Amino acid sequence: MTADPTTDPLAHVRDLFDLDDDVVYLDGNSLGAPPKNVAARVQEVITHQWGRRLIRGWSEGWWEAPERVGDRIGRLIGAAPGQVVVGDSTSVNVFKALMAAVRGTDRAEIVVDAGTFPTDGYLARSVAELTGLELRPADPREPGLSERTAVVLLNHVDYLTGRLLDMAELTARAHEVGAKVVWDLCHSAGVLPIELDALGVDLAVGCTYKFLNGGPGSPSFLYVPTAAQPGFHQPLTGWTGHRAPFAMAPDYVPGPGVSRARVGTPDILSMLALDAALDVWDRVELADVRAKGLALTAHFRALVEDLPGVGVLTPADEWRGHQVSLRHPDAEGIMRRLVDRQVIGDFRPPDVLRFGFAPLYNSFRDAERAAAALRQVL
Ligand SMILES: Cc1ncc(COP(=O)(O)O)c(C=O)c1O
Ligand SMILES: Nc1c(O)cccc1C(=O)C[C@H](N)C(=O)O
Repeated sequence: MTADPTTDPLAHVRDLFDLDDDVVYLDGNSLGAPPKNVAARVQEVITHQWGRRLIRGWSEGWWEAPERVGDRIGRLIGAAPGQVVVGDSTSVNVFKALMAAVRGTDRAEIVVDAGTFPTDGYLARSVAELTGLELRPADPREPGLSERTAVVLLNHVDYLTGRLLDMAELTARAHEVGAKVVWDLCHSAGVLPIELDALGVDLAVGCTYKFLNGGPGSPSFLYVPTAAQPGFHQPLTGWTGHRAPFAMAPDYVPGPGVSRARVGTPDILSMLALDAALDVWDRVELADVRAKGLALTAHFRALVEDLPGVGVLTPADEWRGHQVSLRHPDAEGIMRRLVDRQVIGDFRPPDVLRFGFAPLYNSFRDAERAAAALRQVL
């Protein structure tokens, strides 16, 4: 795909989003923009489902929403039905996944990407402390896995640089030494082609408030493949993961299938806002989304890479997600001035400017307006 908007097969999709035309929003990798249908759906859920049906709502679709919405996300990440459940935060799901992955292991170490988004690193450390395993931060491309490794936690796309890891190769490398792999898909779900089933991935987690546009704090998802489900024993044995939650039995027996990854009462308002947001994906091809993400980021990069004092952190080749990260000693001040000019990206310490490109609603014109503003500010 070129930067010519007339050849952009997704140009019309922007109309499905509630965005101000004078704002260039390049932070959808942190908080996605609202699809227009979400407000009406949430209103309907409050007024008609909650308001009129009251407690009956639970038996009229709410209870099964975590698995039903999970299946919709499964279609975007190469997971057949019955393997994805939505609920809790990504942080909580990282904890559940890692604890389940190391349970009963006779291996010695957990490996984590040394530059990971902090919550993943903090939780990997907690799991190591709770289980007595060692935590070894490593270069994710050369993690040095061995027969000592119980599990490796990797980010598909790095939050800071936008670097994309080779999921096929790294999953195969973990499996060669008998280690498990947990993938964090926060920065790739919904915008990159992902084939969890085909690659035999052990477990995966991800956010829904970024490129999936579920709204602030929308619940996370957790993938547990069918074959691994009977052996998946997660530590947070809440009643909604029980085989018979309404039996109110004194002892915990995990539910069948992926439901055993549930913990407590699902957040229905957020869950159904996410459900509505996912409708957009029924109208687009993931291959077009990926192609546009690459084209948008290439276009922006070409416009800014020679600006004075700027270094580009994001890989120039196709091993990148849908953001361009720039390094500049005054990154924080520059981003503040860009936001004053209605160009919204974000700053990450110590010196990184991040510009996220959401192919569903960002245009090539957005890239040009952002680059022009950056040139002015510099
Ligand atoms: C890679 C990654 N993992 C996890 C999270 C966050 O997890 P939580 O939704 O629990 O705040 C983020 C962003 O906040 C992230 O970028
Ligand atoms: N989860 C966030 C939040 O609750 C507030 C502000 C930002 C975030 C983010 O998602 C940060 C994001 N994961 C990042 O890549 O930096």
